[in-house]
Amino acid sequence: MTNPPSEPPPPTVDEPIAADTLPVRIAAAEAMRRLNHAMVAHETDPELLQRIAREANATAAIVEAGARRQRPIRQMKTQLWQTTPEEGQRLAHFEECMVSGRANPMGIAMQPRRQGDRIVADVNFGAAFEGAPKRAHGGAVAAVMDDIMGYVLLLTATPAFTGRLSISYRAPTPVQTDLVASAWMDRRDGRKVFLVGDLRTAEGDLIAEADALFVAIPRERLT
Ligand SMILES: CCCCCCCCCCCC(=O)SCCNC(=O)CCNC(=O)[C@H](O)C(C)(C)COP(=O)(O)OP(=O)(O)OC[C@H]1O[C@@H](n2cnc3c(N)ncnc32)[C@H](O)[C@@H]1OP(=O)(O)O
Repeated sequence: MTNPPSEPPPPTVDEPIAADTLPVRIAAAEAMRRLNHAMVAHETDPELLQRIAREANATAAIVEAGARRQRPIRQMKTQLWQTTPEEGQRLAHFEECMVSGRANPMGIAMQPRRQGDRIVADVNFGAAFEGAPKRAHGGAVAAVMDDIMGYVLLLTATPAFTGRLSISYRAPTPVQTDLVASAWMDRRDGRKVFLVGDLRTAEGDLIAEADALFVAIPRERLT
């Protein structure tokens, strides 16, 4: 008796989201983020919650039957570091990023752009990101600062991993409020890249400060 032929591995797609698919992926992710925050922030009939569970599970089963997608690492190793972002350009290291990806259905969806030597991002923590009462979760704030610092690396085409990240929480981070995060390079010492940043209200009041050490890596280490 011979073994049955093994199943071929599912096809994987190692590419950024195709341009013609991106708008619909973003629209679907936006709708799901809206629903997530709405469920946390509003009373909901049990019947409606049951319907949400039923329909979400049925939809998930259809999506899970599709070809597997893989992070677009090939693109991260190449194109991401080839061009310096232009002034004001909306940036995305990959659209599924949990902090700044527009196509991540459970992300923060921060919107970073270049402003001179800095990266500046509009951030609004939805209701589902609440930690202490009426305050965004401190870990969510740290994620925003980590991610925005990652964009500063694009300005010098320096792939690097976070080695150390320190946050000083100076004031409560309000949820459902427009905020502004910024980050820039402080100095560099060989592979060690020291970055700083802050999170402020739209009026400019300080909420949190961040400083970090990123350690530069060769692109081949992005796997
Ligand atoms: C690319 C994004 C794509 C694009 C995608 C962007 C995503 C968003 C951006 C967020 C970025 C992340 O969250 S990155 C994910 C979170 N971070 C990680 O997973 C990193 C895990 N840690 C590691 O992989 C490693 O420990 C590294 C890469 C940090 C360092 O390892 P290494 O390459 O072997 O380097 P090593 O020789 O140890 O260290 C080099 C120098 O840095 C110092 N150093 C190393 N680590 C530390 C540390 N934690 N605290 C202090 N100093 C440190 C050493 O003392 C040494 O100094 P000296 O002796 O030379 O003086």
